[in-house]
Amino acid sequence: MNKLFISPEHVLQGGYFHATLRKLQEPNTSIEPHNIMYPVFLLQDDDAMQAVSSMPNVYRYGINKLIPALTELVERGLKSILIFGIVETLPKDPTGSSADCLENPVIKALPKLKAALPDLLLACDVCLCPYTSHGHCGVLHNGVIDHAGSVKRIAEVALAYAKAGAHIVAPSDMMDNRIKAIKDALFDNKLQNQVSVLSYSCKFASSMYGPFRDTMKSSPMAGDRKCYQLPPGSSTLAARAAARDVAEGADFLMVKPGLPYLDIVRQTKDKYPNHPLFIYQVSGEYAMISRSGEGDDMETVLMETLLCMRRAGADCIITYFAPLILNIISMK
Ligand SMILES: NCC(=O)CCC(=O)O
Ligand SMILES: [Zn+2]
Ligand SMILES: [Zn+2]
Repeated sequence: MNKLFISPEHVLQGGYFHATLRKLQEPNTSIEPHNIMYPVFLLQDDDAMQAVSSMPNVYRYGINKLIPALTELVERGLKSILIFGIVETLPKDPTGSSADCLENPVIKALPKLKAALPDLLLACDVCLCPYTSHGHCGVLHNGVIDHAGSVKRIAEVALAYAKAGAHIVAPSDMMDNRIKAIKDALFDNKLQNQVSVLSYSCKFASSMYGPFRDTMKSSPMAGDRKCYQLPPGSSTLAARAAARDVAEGADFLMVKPGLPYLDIVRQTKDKYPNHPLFIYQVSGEYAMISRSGEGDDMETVLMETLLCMRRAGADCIITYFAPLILNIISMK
């Protein structure tokens, strides 16, 4: 008997010497198309297509350019998108009227997307910040957020997207009570069984949204979002925010940003194992990973980050890398 042989259950390496065994040792971490959601930026001008300078390989599209681009991705397996509307000529005003007016690009595009790509799951980001003159996510009263007024507006916008054909409305503002207000509006309009609510439940006031705000032209004119988005060090508020949104009736929860917040992913999944959990790999993460190397090296880094997000408990990853990921997983 070898004296160094302490105890059989602590001999690990006999359990992962083969690639197939290693796969079995990574439960619930596979990356399949339904684990990926692709954020898309939608312009008012139907025929426009603009590169996003701060995000390589990311474009803003008018609907006539978006549909062909998505058709090709759906053929390669894409299952879901998250739509962000961008206004250029529609006015920005204090209440974000352009968020749900008839000419809003999202409202106009939803029926066309549904007709062209009937199997694609359509989620819409719901927020006022791309549409308000002050750039805040709600409406203001004397320069500070008016919660009741904000929730009312956000529920109106969510209902407008639901009526236009969204499968999922995803409020990203972080105001207390907006999930309940949206669910009530869906019930009142008999849409409760056709539209689900993905809450940006644990959204932090992160410094990693910079490229996105350039893309959307949605930075606050004055002040910041620290009164509604969570302080980055606060796991306690994240726990309460998830509890709030579960109590208000959210169908799905989210942690955002992604990689630096995997402890929040794990705490949320452990507490709410019955709610599918999304994670948002944000624009700053996209920029960092894009610069992490060339070709295969970068792809290896990317796939490891996704694997770790799944290991931490994320069910679906919202990522600007979706087209590349579909390529990578189809080769495996
Ligand atoms: N409500 C959506 C975002 O704020 C996205 C941020 C990012 O990708 O940096
Ligand atoms: Zn916002
Ligand atoms: Zn946002």
